[in-house]
Amino acid sequence: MAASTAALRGITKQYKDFTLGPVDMTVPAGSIVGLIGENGAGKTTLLKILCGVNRADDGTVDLLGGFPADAATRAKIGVVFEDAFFYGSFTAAQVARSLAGMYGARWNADSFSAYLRRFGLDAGKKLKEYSRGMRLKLSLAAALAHDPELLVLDEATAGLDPVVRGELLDLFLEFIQDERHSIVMSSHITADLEQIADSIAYLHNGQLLFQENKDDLLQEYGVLHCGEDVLTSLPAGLVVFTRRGAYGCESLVRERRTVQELLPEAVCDAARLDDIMRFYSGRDAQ
Ligand SMILES: Nc1ncnc2c1ncn2[C@@H]1O[C@H](COP(=O)(O)OP(=O)(O)OP(=O)(O)O)[C@@H](O)[C@H]1O
Repeated sequence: MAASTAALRGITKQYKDFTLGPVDMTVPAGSIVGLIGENGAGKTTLLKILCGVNRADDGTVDLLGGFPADAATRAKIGVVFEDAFFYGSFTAAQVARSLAGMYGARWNADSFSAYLRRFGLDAGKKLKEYSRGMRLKLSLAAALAHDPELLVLDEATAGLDPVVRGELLDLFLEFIQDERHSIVMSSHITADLEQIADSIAYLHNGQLLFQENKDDLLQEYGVLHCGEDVLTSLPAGLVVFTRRGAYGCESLVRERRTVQELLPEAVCDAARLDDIMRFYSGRDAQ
């Protein structure tokens, strides 16, 4: 088992109308953890606690062997949050100068310029004239140019066109090629996570329902289509939730292969991450 670059244990946070946790989550070295969850599930809150922007009420965060509150530890991570951005009157060149002052020896001006070129960004243009996609790309260039060991990305590919998104996913895979680098990223674009994540953590109403190896997860869950009479013959623990319609039932099941063996006549497709979220949300809305 690879050493972890970040480990959260028993993290809780209470807001007026929202309770997070307790959450345990790990980011193994050299891996990508995809964080999924419905709107308001607590993903941003959890990621901000992980990198020291917010404080947990309880629990511990081991970040690269240190604490998120240490400036030296924070200098080893790169973050992209939707609501954090640079002054609109700045150009990328001015951003580079201010980040160089902040990161000192860790800042790599050549690397930043190379990312600007790779992303097709004009260093002399004012940021208020950037599109949303351009702003995200600049945030990523800034997050990458001090060679962080851990990238924390909150919806960093939202609003990007499919070509650019594909390029960024390639970049993320390049980034984790050596065991020193890892990524934890939240996304509503679950297909991106199916493509590149090693494990998936599912935050649902502030609770972590699971963190599992992605391939195992996609093998484990299935969407079963059958009639009510057939469904009742299955052992109870295998069915997570069933939607009933005029033409039969659609159920999210665990142990897909077992279900298929028990019901050879029924259709049991592999579940996608979207299916898993759709059924868990349906179950709780009941
Ligand atoms: N500073 C705050 N004060 C009070 N409540 C907050 C604060 N920040 C977040 N919340 C609440 O915490 C809950 C979780 O919000 P959070 O932004 O973490 O969710 P999320 O999973 O990132 O959602 P989304 O997918 O919509 O971005 C929400 O109910 C939100 O209103």
